[in-house]
Amino acid sequence: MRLRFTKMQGLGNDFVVFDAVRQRVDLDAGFARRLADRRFGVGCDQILLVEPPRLPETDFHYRIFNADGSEVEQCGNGARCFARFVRDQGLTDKDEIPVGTAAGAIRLYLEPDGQVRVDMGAPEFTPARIPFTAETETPDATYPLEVEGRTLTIGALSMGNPHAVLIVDDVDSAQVATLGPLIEHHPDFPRRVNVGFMQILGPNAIRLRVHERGSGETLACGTGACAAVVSGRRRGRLDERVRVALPGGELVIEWRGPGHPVWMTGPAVNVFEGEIER
Ligand SMILES: N[C@@H](CCC[C@H](N)C(=O)O)C(=O)O
Repeated sequence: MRLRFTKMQGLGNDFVVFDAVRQRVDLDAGFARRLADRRFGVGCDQILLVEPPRLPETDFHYRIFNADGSEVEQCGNGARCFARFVRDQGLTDKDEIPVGTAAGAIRLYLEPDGQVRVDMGAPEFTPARIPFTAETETPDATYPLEVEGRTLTIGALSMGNPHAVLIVDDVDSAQVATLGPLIEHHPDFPRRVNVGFMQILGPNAIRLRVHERGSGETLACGTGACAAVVSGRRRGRLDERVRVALPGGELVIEWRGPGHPVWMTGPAVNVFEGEIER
C-alpha cells in the first residue's frame, strides 16, 4: 500500500505528516522508526497523524510519534505544522482551529504574516501528573536530582508532556549529549522526560537546547521552549513575554502565570510531498 505524506519543519524540528482523514494509515512503532530513519527512511524527529476529531468541539485529532516509535502526548512545533498542513491540504478553511491531542484540546491561530500562534494550555506542576517522583510540590517547582554522583537542580513540569529544565551559564558548552539521555531515563521520571538546557540572557530573552525524549537533541522543541519560560518565571528570572533562541530559530513564548495558558508563536514550513510503500 502506498501512503502519501508531507515533510514539514518548524525551526528545523522536522516531521513526516500523514492525512489519516482521507487515507487509511496503520502506524505502529516499527513503521514509525523506519519513517524516521535518516538513512533507510524519510528522516524526521517526529511523525504526525492527522485524524478525524475524537474530543467535543474540536475539528481534528492529531497523534504524535517520536523517532523511537513511542507515541506521546504533545508537540509544540508539530502543532504549528499541523495547522499549516490542514489549511494547505484543504482539510479546513478556518484561521482558528481547535484540535484534540492525547494531552487534551488546544487551539491554533493562523496569523496573516504566516506565523502560527498556539494556545498550548496551562502547565501542570503536580509531581504525580508530570509524572515525577517527589514528596510534595515546591514553591518554585525546582527539585534536586542525583545524576551520576552530582546533584543537579531541575525545574519539573508538564506541558502535556514531561519536561526537566536546567539553567546553564553557556548553552554552547552545556552537556546536552551526556546529561540529556541520563536525565531522560532517570528513575524519578517514570515515563522518561524531555530535558531543556536554558541560558538566561535577560528577563525577556533566553537561549535553549533540548534533548528530546525518544528523539535525541533536536534543532527546536516547542513544548521545551514553553517549559523553559514557565520554569524561568517560576524561579523569578523571566518576564511575561520571552524570545527563545533555539539552534533552528526563534519562538516567542508568553505566560502570565499559574492557571493561565502558555502562548507560543512561530513558523511552520512545508518541505516536500511524497509517497512511501507501507
Ligand atoms: N518536538 C516537540 C516535542 C515532541 C515530543 C517529545 N519528544 C516527547 O517525547 O514528549 C515539540 O516541539 O514540542
